[in-house]
Amino acid sequence: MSQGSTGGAARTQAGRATLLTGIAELTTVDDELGVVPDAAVVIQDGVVAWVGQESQAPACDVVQDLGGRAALPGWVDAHSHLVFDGDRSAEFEARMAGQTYAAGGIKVTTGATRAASDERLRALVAARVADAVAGGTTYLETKTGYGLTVHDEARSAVIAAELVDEVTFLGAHLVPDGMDPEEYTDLVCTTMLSAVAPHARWADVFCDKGAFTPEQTRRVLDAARAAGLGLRLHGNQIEPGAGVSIAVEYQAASVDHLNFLSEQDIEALAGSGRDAQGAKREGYETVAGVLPACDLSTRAPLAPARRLLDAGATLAIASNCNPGTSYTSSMNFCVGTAVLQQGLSLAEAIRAATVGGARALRADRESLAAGTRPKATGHEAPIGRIAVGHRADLHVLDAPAAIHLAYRPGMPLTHAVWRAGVRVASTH
Ligand SMILES: N=CN[C@@H](CCC(=O)O)C(=O)O
Ligand SMILES: [Zn+2]
Repeated sequence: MSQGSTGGAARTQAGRATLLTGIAELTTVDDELGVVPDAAVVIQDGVVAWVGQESQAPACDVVQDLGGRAALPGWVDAHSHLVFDGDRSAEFEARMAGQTYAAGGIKVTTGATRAASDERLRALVAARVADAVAGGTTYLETKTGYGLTVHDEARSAVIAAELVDEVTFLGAHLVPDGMDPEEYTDLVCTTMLSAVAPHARWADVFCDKGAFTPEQTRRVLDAARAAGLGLRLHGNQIEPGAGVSIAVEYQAASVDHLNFLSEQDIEALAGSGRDAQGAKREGYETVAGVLPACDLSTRAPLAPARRLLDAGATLAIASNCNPGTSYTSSMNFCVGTAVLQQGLSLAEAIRAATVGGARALRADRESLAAGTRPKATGHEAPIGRIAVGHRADLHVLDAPAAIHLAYRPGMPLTHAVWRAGVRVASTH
């Protein structure tokens, strides 16, 4: 395990360097660096400039002692729906009394969201983003999908683009009441897509029972791809179906939920993005997105994360924060659940919630190198690891080791958060 690198650069470049010391255990999620005991990190100009053992750290202008705590990359939450108003706790309570989840609940949120002023919606989203950051999330995707008119989808995208890192157009979330499904799909593919695309990087479709059919899903994906958006899907949440196979066929960056998978679905995900010899082309695969909090909140069978990993799929863990199926942005909870309930090791769960999420957004170093990121600017530092040249996104725990995430579930373990080199959340 090689631990130090480019230490000399830390004092000589433009911005002031900050040295973080007192890291009892540093989980880098970098294959070469691994887990570093008694570690230090140098941050400069928003990126990691040095990482290694504290005894070998370079001198820096500013030093901050983390007091023997564990640190890891900030969470990369690649699936959320934060642009909404309204409450669906009664629906949740009915579900806990035995009702099953159905896509139709989305329309309750759509009504409340349309009725909210821009200012109110912006304030609601800002508060939700602040909650996520306070829980260790440093990179966040969110979707439209509770507007479902051209005007309300566009304003959802504009508000999201002001407040989160990645915006996904989800006009194809539910066919609104009173509309013909084919006519609505046409609207999503034409006027609505044109209005939203300037504010979004991705398009998504809820391909499942009660939402969009495989044929409608393909139409939306074709139109979104032609508009230059990257593709992602909701699939196999409510029943077995074509979501996964369509996602792989379209080389979507991810397909999320995955509660009802066939062996062929698992093989398709594991085989996605491979060359003719079967070698994985990092950054080209369809990432399998699992949403542990959603599975619990809908009492769905937990997505088979263990089987997906064993088969060779690339895994992401995300919060799916939304008012219907998963009203939490706590990635600490999702990671703890994946360990306690889904058979992942801590290292596997952390990887899925950091670099796995980054891969699902094509924002990790392999995806950037492969050039598979839609609307890439060419100036973005990779995310998801603590390694030289990566964006300085760090999550410091009030614990000496990251296993406390599963060992002490539900405890307030996030101590401090750095996002792009700036300390954005702290309990002290
Ligand atoms: N399944 C589709 N969309 C959301 C839930 C939408 C809702 O019920 O409000 C999800 O990812 O779970
Ligand atoms: Zn979702």
